[in-house]
Amino acid sequence: MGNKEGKRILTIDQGNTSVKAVLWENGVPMDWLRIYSLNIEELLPLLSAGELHGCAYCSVCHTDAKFLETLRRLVDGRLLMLTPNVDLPVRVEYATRGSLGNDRVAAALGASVLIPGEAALVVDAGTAVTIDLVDCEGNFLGGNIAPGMRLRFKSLSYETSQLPMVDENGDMPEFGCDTMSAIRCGVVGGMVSEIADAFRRASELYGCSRIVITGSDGNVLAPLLEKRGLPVLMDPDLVGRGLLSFYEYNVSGVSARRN
Ligand SMILES: Nc1ncnc2c1ncn2[C@@H]1O[C@H](COP(=O)(O)OP(=O)(O)O)[C@@H](O)[C@H]1O
Ligand SMILES: CC(C)(COP(=O)(O)O)[C@@H](O)C(=O)NCCC(=O)O
Ligand SMILES: [K+]
Repeated sequence: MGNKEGKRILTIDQGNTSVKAVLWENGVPMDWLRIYSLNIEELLPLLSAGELHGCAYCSVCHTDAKFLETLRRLVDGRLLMLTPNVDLPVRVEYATRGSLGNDRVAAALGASVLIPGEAALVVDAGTAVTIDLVDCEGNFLGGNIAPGMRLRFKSLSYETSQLPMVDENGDMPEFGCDTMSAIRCGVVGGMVSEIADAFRRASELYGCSRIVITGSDGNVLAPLLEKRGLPVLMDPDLVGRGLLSFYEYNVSGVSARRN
């Protein structure tokens, strides 16, 4: 099946909180699901949309071998897993490639597809927030890991006697005026400042020209970063986009490789 004839590829990104599955057709996201456990039944809406060319998968948690075997059969063996040993079209500069989250690699690849030729600061605001450097050739240069938004709210409430569990929904003044807004602004405003400062340094040191942001909390952070005048590109499917590019690279390449 050629790309122009409607080639459908499923990408699955298994994070610590949720699984993001995207159905791509000719490089365009046609449908998606966010689910909290990975099984074939939950994926049926995407699996039953028509014949799949294949699937690309990455995970930062335990992987269910039985699930993967079933999925592999469904796509006639064309299941590619992004692991530390695969071929990539970019370099990964990290001293411990074996322990690097493959979602970070996929997000970096996604950014290099989204804004080719531009160095970027790639932010994935999920359970943890990762802030990574990608150079203008798409190479992964490293980055930082910090607690994600919910983790911050949770830790304040769990580790203190007086602080309630708060979330991002509500007033967001520059400085808090009651307990709820003080926590909300401390957590969310703190994350915005963290990313803004990392971007300032990444621009000075690595010529990064854009913040590419993804993850479930990306939609909260992106407008606030924009409000500070920063060049932000929000892509909820960034990791999937990277997985798709990894799939195309390996399957269309001369030395197609399966895992
Ligand atoms: N039902 C939910 N349970 C947990 N977190 C949620 C939920 N809905 C939204 N979130 C937000 O999603 C974030 C986790 O993002 P997600 O993209 O699912 O992470 P991961 O990629 O680590 O699985 C949390 O910080 C939280 O703010
Ligand atoms: C940093 C992460 C926990 C982020 O995962 P997520 O929040 O998306 O579930 C994950 O990329 C991971 O487990 N990384 C391993 C350590 C590393 O990247 O160096
Ligand atoms: K993340």
